[in-house]
Amino acid sequence: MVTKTVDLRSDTVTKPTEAMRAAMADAEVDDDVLCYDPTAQRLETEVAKITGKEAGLFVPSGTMGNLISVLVHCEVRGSEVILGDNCHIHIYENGGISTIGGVHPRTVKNNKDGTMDIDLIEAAIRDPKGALVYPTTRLICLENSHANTGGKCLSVEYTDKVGELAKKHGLKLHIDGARIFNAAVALGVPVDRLVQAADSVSVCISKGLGAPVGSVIVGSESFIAKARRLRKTLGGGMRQVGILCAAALVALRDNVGKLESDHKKAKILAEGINKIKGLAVNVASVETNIMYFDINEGSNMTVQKLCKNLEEHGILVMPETSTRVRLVVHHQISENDVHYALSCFQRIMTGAPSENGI
Ligand SMILES: Cc1ncc(COP(=O)(O)O)c(C=O)c1O
Ligand SMILES: C[C@@H](O)[C@H](N)C(=O)O
Repeated sequence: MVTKTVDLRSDTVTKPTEAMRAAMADAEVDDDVLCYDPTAQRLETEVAKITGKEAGLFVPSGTMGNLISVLVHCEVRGSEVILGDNCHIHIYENGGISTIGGVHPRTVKNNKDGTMDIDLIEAAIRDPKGALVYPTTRLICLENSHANTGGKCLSVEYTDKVGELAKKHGLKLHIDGARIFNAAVALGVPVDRLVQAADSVSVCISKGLGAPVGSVIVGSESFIAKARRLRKTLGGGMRQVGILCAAALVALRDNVGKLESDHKKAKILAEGINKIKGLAVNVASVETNIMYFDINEGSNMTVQKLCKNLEEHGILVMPETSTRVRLVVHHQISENDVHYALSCFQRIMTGAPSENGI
């Protein structure tokens, strides 16, 4: 019998807090397509200030935030973007930059730390002399923290170096900052410093910060003006969107301070999983709220069986491959939940109760 649910599938699963619901109910709203929604403007101004950019624009999702950003930077037909072969834009956004935007992707291998080798990025930049036959490189995209490598943080030094490379070649730099606050907290670097080199950032308020919906893209005034028009083209212009922005403002106020604790809980979870026979985690590589564990070769447990058994105990996880599972911690996972989850893992994997006897 399930005694409680511990949802480790993603940090996108959080439910709005009572404070968010109250703010939504009381939100001052107007027509945001006509640029009159005061709560949307407050959120956009707040996120632009935090990230050190001139302006911001609320968008319904991180996917739309990345799509709009790439399409604004690559508005000329025949443009090409350099991005990681294991990044969200390339893997989980249905190839939107190409299917909708006509932008050509040029991937560079993502390293285990989420970076791309800078010399390989430079080698991927098209030679203007080949303009007759080559696409034209116009943009480089980074992702910080990097989800598919386990929430790894790109350092400010690395980001600045990529920014210098972009400037050297007359390119723009976009950061998929779905979890930029997690990276900033883990690195101990203010967000505005971490993204200083970027021309645009897509910041998710609906991931680790726990808002029910939404992202904010930030950049120059002229970039945001073009982004606003493209948002309307894509159907992302919404009317009284202040209802959603009110919750996002509460998330910014209440949850940034909880990210460090999320990271600590993730570490406890990783250390606990790694102690369980048949499972392996690279504990040292867990820097933020995301981790992957593997079922050891030779184990008679399968990912499918493990996920099913976990679900029967109320533990929800995200299968990644036939041997790998992803776990994501968020502010609605308590330390008790972590220990309960570990006891369930222990019982399922070994049949024995955990040390604390659960
Ligand atoms: C790194 C990263 N970028 C972008 C997105 C897209 O965000 P959304 O799910 O709001 O479209 C996600 C997904 O949650 C993500 O993990
Ligand atoms: C699955 C992926 O699209 C989503 N961004 C997540 O991290 O949960």
